[in-house]
Amino acid sequence: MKDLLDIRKEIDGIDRQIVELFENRMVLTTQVAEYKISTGKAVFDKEREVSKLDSVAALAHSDFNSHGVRELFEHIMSVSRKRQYQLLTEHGKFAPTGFVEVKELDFTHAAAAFISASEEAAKSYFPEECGLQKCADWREACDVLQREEVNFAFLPMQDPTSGYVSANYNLVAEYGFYILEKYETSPQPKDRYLLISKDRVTLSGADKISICFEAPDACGSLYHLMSHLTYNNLNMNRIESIVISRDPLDYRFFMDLSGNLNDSAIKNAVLGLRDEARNFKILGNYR
Ligand SMILES: C=C(O[C@@H]1C=C(C(=O)O)C=C[C@H]1O)C(=O)O
Repeated sequence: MKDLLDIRKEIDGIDRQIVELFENRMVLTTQVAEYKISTGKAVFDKEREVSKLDSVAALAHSDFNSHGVRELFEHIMSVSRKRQYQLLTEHGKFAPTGFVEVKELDFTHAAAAFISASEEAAKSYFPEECGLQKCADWREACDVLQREEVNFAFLPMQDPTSGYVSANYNLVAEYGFYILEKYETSPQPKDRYLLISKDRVTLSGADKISICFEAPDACGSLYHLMSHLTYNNLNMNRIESIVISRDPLDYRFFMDLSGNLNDSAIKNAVLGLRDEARNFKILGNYR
């Protein structure tokens, strides 16, 4: 039997070669990024990746290794894409998100919809001159906002029994609204409310971001999309999903992150998710 230390020495030698080859490959993908920066071609090229995975998997000599090579290259290509998104951001190729930053919200001559569960909080949140309109539920408040009978909707963030936010966030996404602020009553109980509007506005100093996107019920689909968050060192505070189609099974994921849309880590992740996730939306960047 070979000595463990000797085997490990051989492994170390091979790993050095892998790192060298990886770095050579990254030099080439940087050149690909330069090409994409000047031509506007999308970073993610699914067709190329699928054919690459098939060709490298075919080079291996056993089913186990073939599977392993596939997994390894999925990861290598995902790292190469992330470097390309970084370069795009550094070259100012981040297409604006359309959010307008304001120092404070103007409630003069404004009206807001609320529901019974948010009445007391709405009265303490809005200045007296702001008109308040009572609605039966979240959906009615959204309809009233949609018809522009009010400028804002002020609604409880969570479902009171389950504590979930997904049904409410889903309405924000479906109506194409934005979350402008999260209001918490203090000290206890800490009830949370959302200020919602049709305007894509963000308050200065916003440090929370809500996003949503869709992903199929396929092995690794969420894992790959979430790697844009981990790779950019982003902190995720919440993840919830709802089923949006049963056949085939598709999910819409809702995530709350810490950060501001001007942070380069957020820009990198947004570039990646925009490119690779279906129906990616930023629901709000708020405090
Ligand atoms: C490098 C490229 O960009 C991406 C990364 C790939 C890779 O690392 O091999 C392949 C396709 C693209 O999704 C490319 O387009 O060739």
